[in-house]
Amino acid sequence: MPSNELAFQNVGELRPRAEKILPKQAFGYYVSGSESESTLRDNEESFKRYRLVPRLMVDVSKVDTTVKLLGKEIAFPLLVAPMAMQRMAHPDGELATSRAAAAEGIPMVQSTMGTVELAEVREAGAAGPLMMFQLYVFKERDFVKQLIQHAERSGYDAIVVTVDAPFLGKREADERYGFKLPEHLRLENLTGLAEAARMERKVHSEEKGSGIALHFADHIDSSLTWDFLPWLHTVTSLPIFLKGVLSPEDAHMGVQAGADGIIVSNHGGRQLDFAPAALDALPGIAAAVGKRVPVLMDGGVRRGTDIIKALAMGADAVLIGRPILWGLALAGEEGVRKVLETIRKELRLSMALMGCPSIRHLHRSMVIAPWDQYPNARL
Ligand SMILES: Cc1cc2nc3c(=O)[nH]c(=O)nc-3n(C[C@H](O)[C@H](O)[C@H](O)COP(=O)(O)O)c2cc1C
Ligand SMILES: CCCCCCC(=O)C(=O)O
Repeated sequence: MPSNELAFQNVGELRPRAEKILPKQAFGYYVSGSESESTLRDNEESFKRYRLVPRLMVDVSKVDTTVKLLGKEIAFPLLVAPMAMQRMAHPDGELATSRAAAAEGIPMVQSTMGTVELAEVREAGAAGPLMMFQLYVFKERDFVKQLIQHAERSGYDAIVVTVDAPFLGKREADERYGFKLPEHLRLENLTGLAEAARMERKVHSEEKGSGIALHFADHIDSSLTWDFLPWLHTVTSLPIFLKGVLSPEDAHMGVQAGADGIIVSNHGGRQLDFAPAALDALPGIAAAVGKRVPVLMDGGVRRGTDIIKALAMGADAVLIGRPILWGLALAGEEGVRKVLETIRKELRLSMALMGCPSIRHLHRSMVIAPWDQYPNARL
């Protein structure tokens, strides 16, 4: 019999339950978007604008949800998105998330701003198919180089460079509650370096407003241009994904500059308010990339049908963010596992109802966008 924390029908039920148990600073940081939160809302709403057209009389007695990413088989086309400071949600933090992702056979992307050291997170997920390290680029290039090489030596399979955050978006909940990292927690990947003490002071500081926005403004390199990618390839042999792409032009330029993968994302509505929903930006970007490298997307994925829509519209896989934190807050590793299992089961059933025995059967013609005509209108 599942405990109460694990008794839920869909992941949309979890947010209000997490709100009841998390301190308001932590919940506010996790849940919020930037400014008017228009993009945040649009991410989830965008999925509701598209309709699915099933195909019939196909043998779906067996449904295979697996896909390959970077040559590795993953149980279904979902990755855990990089999310900072997970030990505010649960004492096991990133370790629990890593174990859960591995147990469910999907990749996790570990944030630079983790509250568990990156090698420990990799180790906890050793049984999983693959893990990626998300990179924030600090002004101190030697530090960046050390971080990447440490991630590579620790067994990460790819680097995900976040390119949509030269500064942190204006998150009003963090300003309102004066967000600080709780005293007992550390940004564990940043300790042991000369700069770390100064950064730690900022995220724990008594200054008014959001400590993390101050930290960003001081330390993140806001001068990055496309020549960063060739430099990155000189310090690592790992594939490099670019996260935060929203225009076909940038996707094309990124691939030209050496990106091995593109992640269509508006950072969960936390950066530029009024940026488009990632799902709406996806088809144009997939067309511009033209299968040269994998295209992933995130923002608002909450259901198995959301994965179907994104894949039919050009994604190779999708990432999920906040529901992981709600599952983590409610029941640690088991909570994250239940979130992933719930979505995998929804995906499997919806694929069967769509007449798709495997992921490669999903096709653009099975999704109707608001501007498309219904299929019979073409007859
Ligand atoms: C609490 C929180 C922390 C995040 N931290 C990072 C981070 O450290 N690096 C990063 O690239 N993206 C970060 N993101 C963005 C996520 O990787 C992802 O793009 C977004 O959450 C996906 O949207 P969703 O939450 O609607 O699924 C964070 C998002 C949240 C909600
Ligand atoms: C000093 C810690 C900053 C963490 C920022 C993480 C992030 O990307 C987010 O959206 O929040």
